[in-house]
Amino acid sequence: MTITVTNNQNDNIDISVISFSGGERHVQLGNIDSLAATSLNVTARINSATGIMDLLLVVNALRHRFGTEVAIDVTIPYLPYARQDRVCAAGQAFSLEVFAAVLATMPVRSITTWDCHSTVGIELTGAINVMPEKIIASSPALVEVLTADNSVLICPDEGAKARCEAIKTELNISDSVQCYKKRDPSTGKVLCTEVNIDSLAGKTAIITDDICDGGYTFIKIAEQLKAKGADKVILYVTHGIFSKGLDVFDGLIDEIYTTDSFEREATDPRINQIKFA
Ligand SMILES: O=P(O)(O)OC[C@H]1O[C@@H](O)[C@H](O)[C@@H]1O
Repeated sequence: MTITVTNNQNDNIDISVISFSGGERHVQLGNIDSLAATSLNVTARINSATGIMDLLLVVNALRHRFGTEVAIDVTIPYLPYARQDRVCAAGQAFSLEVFAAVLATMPVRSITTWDCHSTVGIELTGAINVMPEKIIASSPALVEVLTADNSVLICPDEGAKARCEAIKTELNISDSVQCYKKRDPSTGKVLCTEVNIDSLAGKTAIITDDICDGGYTFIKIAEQLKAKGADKVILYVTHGIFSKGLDVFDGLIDEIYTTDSFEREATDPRINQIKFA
């Protein structure tokens, strides 16, 4: 988790966070005596429940220091719980509903997120959603790849259809392939993915989606893209969790583009990072 705060003159406000021995989090703002602000920007990269608490504490500390007149705008690049956007089975929580209620307690002017998993996250949180086509358009290298003559956009599943259509329109892409996930109706488990094209010989296939978690979705598609003769397979995901590492893509995905919505310890040569923050 990282939280950064800048004022309207782009000065950074130092933040230190510690845990007390009972498990409570504690936030201390630094260098505040010399800093004035008419507005404040908070960027919170959150990947844990602790990170959520830290954000709440930082906003509270800013309110106590700067008062209620100062507008606070919060960006949460990857919206936690956006994928838990419904009750999937009896006895489960509606996690996104809970998280949205927590966010609503923050006295802030706006919340912005990037390429939210579904519209439910936007509706429940009231966040401004930066659309994926805008993020892609900010990377000249990725635009060049997507708009090359031999490129074909691969839409990984029906859930990604609207996102892919918007990318096609924004970049004026005509060549695309729609894929379909086939699930076991009794368990919901993905059995295979149907890639509806006979040959991709000589093509660069670019899969675009919002999130890569373990990568199973993209591995299954890339296997078929390679089998259909694609010269190169490229993956663009706004949020790269990569929970199984990158070696799972060896021999299948040649290059990856993703944003800085997640912090990465080391830069892997396979990743082209789009600095969007
Ligand atoms: O297959 P992995 O990478 O685990 O999960 C990523 C998929 O799960 C969905 O939420 C995403 O939209 C994407 O289609």
